[in-house]
Amino acid sequence: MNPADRIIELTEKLNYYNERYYMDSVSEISDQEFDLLLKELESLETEYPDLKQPDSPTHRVGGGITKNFANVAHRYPMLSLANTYSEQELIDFDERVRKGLNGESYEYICEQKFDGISLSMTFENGIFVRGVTRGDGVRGDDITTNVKTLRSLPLKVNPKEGISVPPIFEVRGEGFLPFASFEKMNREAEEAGEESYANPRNAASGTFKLQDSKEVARRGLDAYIYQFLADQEIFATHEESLIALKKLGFNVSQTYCKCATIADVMAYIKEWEDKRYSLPLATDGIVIKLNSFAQREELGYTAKSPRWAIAYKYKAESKPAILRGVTYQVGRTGAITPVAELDNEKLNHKGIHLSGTTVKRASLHNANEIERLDLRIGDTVFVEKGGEIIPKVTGVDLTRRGMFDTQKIEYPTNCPECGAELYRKEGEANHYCPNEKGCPPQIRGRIEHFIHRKAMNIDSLGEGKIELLYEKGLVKDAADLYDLKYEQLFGLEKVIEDKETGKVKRIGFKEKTAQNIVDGIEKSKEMPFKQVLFAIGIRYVGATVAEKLASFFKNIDAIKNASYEELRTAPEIGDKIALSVLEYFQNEDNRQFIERLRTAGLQLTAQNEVKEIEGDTLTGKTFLYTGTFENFEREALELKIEANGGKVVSGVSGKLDYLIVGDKPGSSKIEKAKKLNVKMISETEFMAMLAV
Ligand SMILES: NC(=O)c1ccc[n+]([C@@H]2O[C@H](COP(=O)([O-])OP(=O)(O)OC[C@H]3O[C@@H](n4cnc5c(N)ncnc54)[C@H](O)[C@@H]3O)[C@@H](O)[C@H]2O)c1
Ligand SMILES: [Zn+2]
Repeated sequence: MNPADRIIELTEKLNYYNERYYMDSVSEISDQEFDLLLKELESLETEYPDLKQPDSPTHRVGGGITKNFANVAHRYPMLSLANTYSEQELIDFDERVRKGLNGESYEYICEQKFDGISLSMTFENGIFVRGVTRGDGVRGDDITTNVKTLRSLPLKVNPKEGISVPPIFEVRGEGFLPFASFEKMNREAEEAGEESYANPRNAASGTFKLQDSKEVARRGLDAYIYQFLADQEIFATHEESLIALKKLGFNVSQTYCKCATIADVMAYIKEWEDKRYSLPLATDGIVIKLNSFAQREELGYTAKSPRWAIAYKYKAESKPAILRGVTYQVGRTGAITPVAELDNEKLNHKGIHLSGTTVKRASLHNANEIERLDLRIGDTVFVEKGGEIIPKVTGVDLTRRGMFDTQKIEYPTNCPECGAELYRKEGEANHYCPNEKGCPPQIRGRIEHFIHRKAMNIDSLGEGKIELLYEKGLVKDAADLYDLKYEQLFGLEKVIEDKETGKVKRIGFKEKTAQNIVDGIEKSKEMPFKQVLFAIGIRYVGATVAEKLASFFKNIDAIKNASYEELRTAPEIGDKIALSVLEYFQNEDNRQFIERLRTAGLQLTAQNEVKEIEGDTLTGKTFLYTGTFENFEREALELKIEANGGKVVSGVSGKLDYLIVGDKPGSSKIEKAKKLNVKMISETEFMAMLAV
């Protein structure tokens, strides 16, 4: 792949993972993999500065603000930290500090890198007034009521032992969910048939952003404070400020350590490599900060992080385990995922201990991966867990093959859930079960997708509840949800026996649960068309594509009746998506499904959302743009065109009226426009058209 394409690909991918991580509290890849991709993008951008995308994640703090809370500007920007997994880069960091300080002596404070979310807490006249998330670094979500539930946070600070507190000050720290609370919360979620979080960080992030602060209080969040900020200079060093914060009643972790040299820093890192698992919360590294505030000022900041600090992240921990067997999971699309069943050498079903948690299973992705690893049942394998995410099998310890009986893995030819014969699509690594209409996990998976936050957002339902409804024969597809009655739900019960421990668990719908489900389903009828379109689960129509289709075609019938060519005229709709949409609506069952949703009262027409009409100077004209613009982000440019009556199309064709050419335009679009005699205009010319 050429550098230009790779840069675009990396930018898109990283922005996507950032959104999932910060907005949805979900890690789709491990932190280490994320950091590796980010490093790759950074070095490509250094080599080819012209190719850098305007929305590049390399120079921005990764978060964002939600629509669920008021957002407020930070008094002092909230930055990220530079990070590294390598000792050499720590030595390089120390070199830069030494050079930057021109021979002055200096020292570091090392702290644990707590794995939660950053919080800013403002006090006025000693009273806690505001708690805000980091957001995009400039503005964050005002989550004051949720932050108030932290029991260790003093809501009123009294001056103590000669520490004068200024009238306005801010403390910063990491909000987190201790392991114990995390496990309790996931246990409860499981019992209630709700989805559990993959790791404590994601759980903390999701919890701090709940609307219901009673529920927040119940979950047992906590925070460690590690920074004091005010307009006045009160402390000379970080150490002094930590001591004072503690005296003032803040929860300051006592695991920090002052280090005179980078060798001492290394020793601290080594010391905590294993010891950190004995802490009551998840950590993912060590933060190294210059101690003197005056020296910090000398070194300053980049756009994204201070130059006086760095985070050292521990590499994913790897350990051996025995492969007991392989099971096969069937997903919503019918894709089969082989899963390694792992255990310790005693094969006592207790699994292995890895990064502070018990591991019994790991994804093997697909048949090719099993072949690539040359896996056999009974093998000793290496298991790795990065950023507390789903573990993976990285290799086989061939020196130990034969210590246990090993057995070849026979990849199944039939679906483990419904028995249908599996097939493989050309060019795809996965096997699929073709039995869309009759294979239980596929049916349940589609309903789970339907209720997703970005789809119909029915959060009173979850995996376990759907399973129960399906097993009782109450729902066979998502449209059935709209026929559910309170009387059918109340008292439903299911007994689950844990195969390993023999323990029996009961999932049951009491009054409140049943009512919440009915209310949640009713409320979902208000969800906008774009979300309904995403919810119905057409292949390749993700949330963004659904939004594009909805705003272009305006209603479901227009999409249903659109030809391949018409679909392709919608912005950013390519061949694969167009074919998939066509195929979906050719299927009579799907058409009936849509009719049932219509009868239930779902929104199948786009309301004229935020798009305001500014004028009609562009009416009847089609536009396409290429490159970057001074006055508009892509999205804003599209809105501007549409707000003035114009239409944005997806590709250069003879029918295109104007190609707006920005900075660093794509050469293929320009070539094609020249060939077809399409008028090319600059940003200024475009603005002039609006002014007419
Ligand atoms: N897995 C994914 O999909 C995914 C997606 C986006 C980001 N990430 C991860 O998140 C990282 C970026 O997140 P980030 O910008 O929050 O950076 P970061 O988490 O690497 O470091 C900065 C943060 O560390 C926290 N922190 C914890 N202990 C601290 C201490 N003692 N002192 C100071 N700060 C402390 C603060 O909240 C601070 O904002 C990426 O490098 C990646 O590892 C992962
Ligand atoms: Zn099946």
